Amino acid sequence: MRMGEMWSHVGSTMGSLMFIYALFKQFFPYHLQDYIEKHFKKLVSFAYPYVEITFDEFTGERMKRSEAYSAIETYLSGKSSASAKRLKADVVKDSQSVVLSMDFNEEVTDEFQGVKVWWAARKTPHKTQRISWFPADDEKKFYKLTVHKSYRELITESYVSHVLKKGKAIATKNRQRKLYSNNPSHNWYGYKRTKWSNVVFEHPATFDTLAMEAKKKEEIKNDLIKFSKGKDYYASIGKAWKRGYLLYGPPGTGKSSMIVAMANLLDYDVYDLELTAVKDNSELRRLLIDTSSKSIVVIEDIDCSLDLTGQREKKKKAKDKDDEGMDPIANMVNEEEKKESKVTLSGLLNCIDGLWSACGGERIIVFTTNYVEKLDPALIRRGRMDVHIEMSYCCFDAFKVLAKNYLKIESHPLFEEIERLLGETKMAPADVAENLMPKSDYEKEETCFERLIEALKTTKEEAIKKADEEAHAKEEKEEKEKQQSEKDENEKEKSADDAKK
Ligand SMILES: Nc1ncnc2c1ncn2[C@@H]1O[C@H](COP(=O)(O)OP(=O)(O)OP(=O)(O)O)[C@@H](O)[C@H]1O
Ligand SMILES: [Mg+2]
Repeated sequence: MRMGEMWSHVGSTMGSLMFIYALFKQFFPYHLQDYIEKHFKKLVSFAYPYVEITFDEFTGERMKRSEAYSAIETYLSGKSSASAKRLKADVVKDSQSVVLSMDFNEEVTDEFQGVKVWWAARKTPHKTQRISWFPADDEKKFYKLTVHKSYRELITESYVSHVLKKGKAIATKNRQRKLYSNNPSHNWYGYKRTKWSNVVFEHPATFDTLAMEAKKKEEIKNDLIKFSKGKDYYASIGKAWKRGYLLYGPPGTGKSSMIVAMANLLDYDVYDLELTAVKDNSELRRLLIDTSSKSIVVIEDIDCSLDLTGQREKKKKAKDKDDEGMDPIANMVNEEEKKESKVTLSGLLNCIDGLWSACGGERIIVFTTNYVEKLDPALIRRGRMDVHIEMSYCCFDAFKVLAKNYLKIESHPLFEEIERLLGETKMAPADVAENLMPKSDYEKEETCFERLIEALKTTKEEAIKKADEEAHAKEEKEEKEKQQSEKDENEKEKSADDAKK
């Protein structure tokens, strides 16, 4: 029998003795009860000179999974694979590596500054009998740490924080990053403690593959890295450790790709927040609180999400009018629909500034939009959206990145013409990339460049044609307005003359 197991048995025997003592306490003479209890406890603590600390899996009123439990689990996985006999296996990171952790009722020993400690994984049997795929609600899992009472201070003050820190560091290295979504259609399994559903986040876009002006790209990268290392700095200036980015620009200019590149650079999770699927402001708050640190919360096409709220209001008013005279059952259903409140701009702002700031650190929030001018200035003021990044049409710098990515080519005689054409016309990187992509295994890079040149020329011609048409339409409109005002003037004069007569 191992040391930990032995002491664990001794511990439980002592526990039973205390229980028996409590039962028989009433039979002792009243004036002796305190005296006996004091000495009995002394005896127990002399016979069992150890302290036990437990770490439950779920804590708090909201029964959140305890970060300490997860960190201990990860920390012990390294220790236990060498000594525990029964291990649980879990596959992480692209199914390439297996992480082993100790199974329940197993024990491992650890040493810290020459002091020996014992860890045991335990689970309480659940009281209710039921058949389910999911863990029973009353099943309690916990880790128990046992250490000699003379090292109590060292363990509570230094060892536990050492374990948590190490565990978190290992978890960050091993973890499979996730893409979370609040879209109800993705919540395919009913049992949930949170409204987010997740899938594994694997996307190859990085800052290296992102086509944009080299200087701007470097600035953004540096800003992100500075943020991720800025824990102490943010604490010293009294600001919540979060940063807002607004990405704006026409479709296909790489806004979504930039978010992926950010997540890949910092090794963060991504929370794709679909505002139109959020019922109301309090649900939005709950969702944001449920995000973990080291994450990017993304609200794509923010202008549409907020517009939609406006649209809904208008629709609702129209509906209210139509409802008059409807049958009672249809009216009841309708009343239910009307009760649904929606996310409002002020609710969103409150979440970003208020509670959002308070719930932990190391979070980035990104808004994207195609129409920055449509956004309410309150939403994008500095402090909320700290960095505004314009994703623009493809420039020559961006083209060179795409040529290198798609064709592995850094220079070519056709580059000069492409540079000139890119300067004269507007084409999104997505379209440039599509033209550069070889259509078969045998297609030469020259053909791809020629296709791009053709596409650029066509776009340029179309743009000129469109501009001509617009100018023509404007002239026609002005001419019509002029004719109309002349006609009005003549008619006025005529009626004045008639009146004189
Ligand atoms: N700057 C870029 N660098 C590299 N690839 C790009 C870039 N912009 C677009 N692409 C390519 O075009 C595709 C579409 O780009 P992306 O989804 O990032 O555009 P977007 O700006 O988010 O567009 P939208 O406004 O329509 O959401 C990407 O999958 C990517 O392959
Ligand atoms: Mg996008």
